[in-house]
Amino acid sequence: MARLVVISNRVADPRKPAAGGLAVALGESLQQTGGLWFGWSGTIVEDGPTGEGEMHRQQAGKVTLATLDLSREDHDAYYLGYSNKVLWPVFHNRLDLANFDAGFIGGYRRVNQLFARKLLPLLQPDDIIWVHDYHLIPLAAELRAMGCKQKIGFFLHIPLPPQIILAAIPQHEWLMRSLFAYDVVGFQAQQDVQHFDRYVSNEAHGESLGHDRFRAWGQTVRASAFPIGIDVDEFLALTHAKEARDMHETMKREYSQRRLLLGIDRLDYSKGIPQRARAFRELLARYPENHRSATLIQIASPTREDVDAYGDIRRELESLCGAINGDYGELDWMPVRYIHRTVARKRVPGLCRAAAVGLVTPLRDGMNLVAKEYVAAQDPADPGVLVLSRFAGAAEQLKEALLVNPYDTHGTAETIQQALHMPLEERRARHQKLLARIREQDVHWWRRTFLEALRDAPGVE
Ligand SMILES: O=P(O)(O)OC[C@H]1O[C@H](O[C@H]2O[C@H](CO)[C@@H](O)[C@H](O)[C@H]2O)[C@H](O)[C@@H](O)[C@@H]1O
Ligand SMILES: O=c1ccn([C@@H]2O[C@H](COP(=O)(O)OP(=O)(O)O)[C@@H](O)[C@H]2O)c(=O)[nH]1
Repeated sequence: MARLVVISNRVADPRKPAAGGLAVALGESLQQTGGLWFGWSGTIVEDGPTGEGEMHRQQAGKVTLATLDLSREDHDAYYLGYSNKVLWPVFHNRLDLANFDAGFIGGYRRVNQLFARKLLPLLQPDDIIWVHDYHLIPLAAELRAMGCKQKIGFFLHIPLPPQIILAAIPQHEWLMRSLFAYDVVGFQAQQDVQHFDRYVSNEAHGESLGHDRFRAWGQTVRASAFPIGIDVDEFLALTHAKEARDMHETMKREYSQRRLLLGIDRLDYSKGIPQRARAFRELLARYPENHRSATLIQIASPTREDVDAYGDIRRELESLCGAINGDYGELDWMPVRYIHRTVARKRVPGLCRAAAVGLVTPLRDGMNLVAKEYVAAQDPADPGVLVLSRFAGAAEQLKEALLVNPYDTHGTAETIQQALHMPLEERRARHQKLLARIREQDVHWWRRTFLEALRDAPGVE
């Protein structure tokens, strides 16, 4: 069988826990198949030359990890700059937070060329290559320019915005054209495919050929939705492991008189955490019966702290949580428990199981794996209720969650109240359907269907 070569900015030892959906999902996929995982080492070399980078190799079970250091200049322009100050905000519909500094694109191209140059000698003729996410959009074009003939697939973990928003990026045409160097392009949701379709016809003057095939700039690519899933069995095993059971017991004891609401996110402006806190404050204001009872535990895992917008969101959230606790807190009850730390993955299931309501309310999100993990962790006999933003990719699949518009504070507060009062029968019925869908389209299904599509692709001459 052909070897799988995965390339992503973030690489993690698949045998160890990782925060961030991409690292978790790729680790789980590669552990099944074995193969090569190539990407950034996470190390920044302060005074190293640009466009170089020492390579590290490590064997992690069946997976070979090959990672590159980045110079400070490359890291700042490619990762902090173009990836996280241009592509991330624009792809999440936040033009107001984008910084189109002309200096970033050079670093982005340089690192993509560096990745291609360093990867090429590691490739074998019948490898199947799978590139991940917005950091590496032009990688296939760079590899093709160096003579790479293997099949190359691309998966975008974040949403593709509508054509009119995408067009704000000065290099949008170059980026979209780069996607046509792949054999298969995967998106999280049907809506992303629709946005791709509209861009191809209206902006690139290309056409849809049917059966998810698109033609533009003289090239043809398959673009389909492959919603990413979780490893349900692995997550259930974690849920029933000692750490999770201990965690669940501790939480139940500590909060025996309370109803727990839970949010677990990276502290990212796309996750809608301040909006969620405002909805919770509205719940307390409108329904005083929740005083001394409803408690919001918000885990906000630190992320991309060198990007200004992330410092701003932290200050906003901390002042909001302080105000809610100041206004509503009692000596024996604090309404918000805000934790600015990453919670170890093995503790996530126990936390989820103890919460009567899971709050997953991003303003925009590619998928959101926490939504799926919350459902998987529930006790089927007495499950909690998932309140899910209609703007998360997961909402296309998880129709039996209570869907909300996170910008609508009042509506979200009313939905949380509904969740807190949902009868057991309805909770069970919704949970059963949600769990069945999460099982059906799990992380193995995601990997299998994407790689089948890639193997079936015609390939380059
Ligand atoms: O690598 P970081 O900059 O620390 O960020 C962590 C990851 O965030 C994003 O995750 C996305 O992928 C998830 C799995 O498909 C998806 O559920 C979620 O909606 C996305 O936001 C990012 O896309 C990854 O590249 C980062 O590694
Ligand atoms: O403190 C934390 C925060 C998040 N996660 C995990 O990180 C992943 C987050 O993935 P998601 O798709 O929800 O969002 P992303 O952070 O990738 O945008 C999930 O598996 C979470 O359980 C974790 O283990 N500890």
